[in-house]
Amino acid sequence: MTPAAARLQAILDLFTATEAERRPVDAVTSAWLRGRRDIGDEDRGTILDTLYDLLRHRARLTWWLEKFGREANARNQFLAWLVLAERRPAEEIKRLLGEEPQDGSLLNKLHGHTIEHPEMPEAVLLECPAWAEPSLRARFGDRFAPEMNALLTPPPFDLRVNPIKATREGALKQLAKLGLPAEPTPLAPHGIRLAEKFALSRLPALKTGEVEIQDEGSQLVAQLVDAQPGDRVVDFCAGAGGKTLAMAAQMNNKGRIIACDVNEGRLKRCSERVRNAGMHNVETKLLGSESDKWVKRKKLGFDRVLIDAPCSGTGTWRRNPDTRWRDEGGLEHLTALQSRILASAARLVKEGGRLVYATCSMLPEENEAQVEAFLKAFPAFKLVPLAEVAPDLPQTGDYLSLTPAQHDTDGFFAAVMTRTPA
Ligand SMILES: C[S@@+](CC[C@H](N)C(=O)[O-])C[C@H]1O[C@@H](n2cnc3c(N)ncnc32)[C@H](O)[C@@H]1O
Repeated sequence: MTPAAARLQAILDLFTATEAERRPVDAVTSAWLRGRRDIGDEDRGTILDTLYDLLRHRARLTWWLEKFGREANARNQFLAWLVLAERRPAEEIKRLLGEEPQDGSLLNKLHGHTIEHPEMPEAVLLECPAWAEPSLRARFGDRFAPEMNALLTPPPFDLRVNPIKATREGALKQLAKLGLPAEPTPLAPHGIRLAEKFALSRLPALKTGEVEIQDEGSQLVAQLVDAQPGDRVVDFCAGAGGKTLAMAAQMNNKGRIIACDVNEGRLKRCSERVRNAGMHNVETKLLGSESDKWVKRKKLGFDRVLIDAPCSGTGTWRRNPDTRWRDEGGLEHLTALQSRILASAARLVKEGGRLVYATCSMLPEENEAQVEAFLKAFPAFKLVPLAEVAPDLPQTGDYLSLTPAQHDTDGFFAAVMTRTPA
């Protein structure tokens, strides 16, 4: 097989696995790359970029296949991509992929067309899945199209400098020496934005824990918790610890963070990252569920509680383009889980303490509506307007509400609340 044919086959294999196994694309690609450590940076870049691009065009490719009465399976979508987007001649595709005669007629039908067609509905052109369209239209109104278009662009590559081990100036100099142009992020004080993507192996500071990969929006959510040195903090949905690490650094390694989650694997990864970052003020706690007995035992025990709730992830569609086509469990299941988590984790907040509820979703049901329902049901808590706690952040009402189109971050929502003294 020629190198060009091998690249195409790799893209098709990865796309097929993402579609068929219903696994997140980053998990599929990480597993694939682990078995191919000898693959060159350029090949890796081409394969991953094309795979993600393909996922960002899935609705349009499906529209074309349905128009010609073909099954929208991974192989047909890929063939359509090669003709419509890469403008590859049928002969070349046949030579590289060795496709069967029935595919030949599909290639001929697609030949001469472009990926967009005037008859495509707007939701297809904007790759907006039916399950999220009504909410996103309600949320954005006239801004629906620009916001959806922004979600179709590749995300910026952001780092967060770990102030326990490095300074932003030092990290910027190191990047410049490595030939990786970068600049400070506009809003987050420890953030760095790379001008272009690069192979992670090129940056030793990642291995030494001097920097972490973290979107600027995620850094800002951690900042809103305002964890102080000496505080007792719970990161209730800590996952692999992105925000835990940012808060631990903010606390200058003093005080205590309990990183909780129901997923043992993610907490294990969190512990590894904590060690690598040189943090000593974090412990992990595996919960059986959001209403684990531990929560009751520790009620009113913490200065700060962050709930980075499991959500639809609509704000991260730039980064995880496959998730828009997964409505696993449905939105109703997620919103019910979010309100159970809020009700339970809020018990941990002491009088005068702060509760931050955050999602990487842009759907009002998962955000404003959750907070409003919680405040109504738990009058001991009151909302602290964003202008009071973070006047320098973009003000869009009482909440932090970031979108890729407006702030060039992932879409993030955060509400700051406090438990009023009895
Ligand atoms: C948005 S992710 C967290 C990301 C993480 N905070 C970060 O910054 O890297 C949501 C997390 O909630 C966890 N989760 C799901 N259901 C939960 C529950 N019932 N109680 C606590 N955590 C839960 C998931 O395992 C997942 O790790």
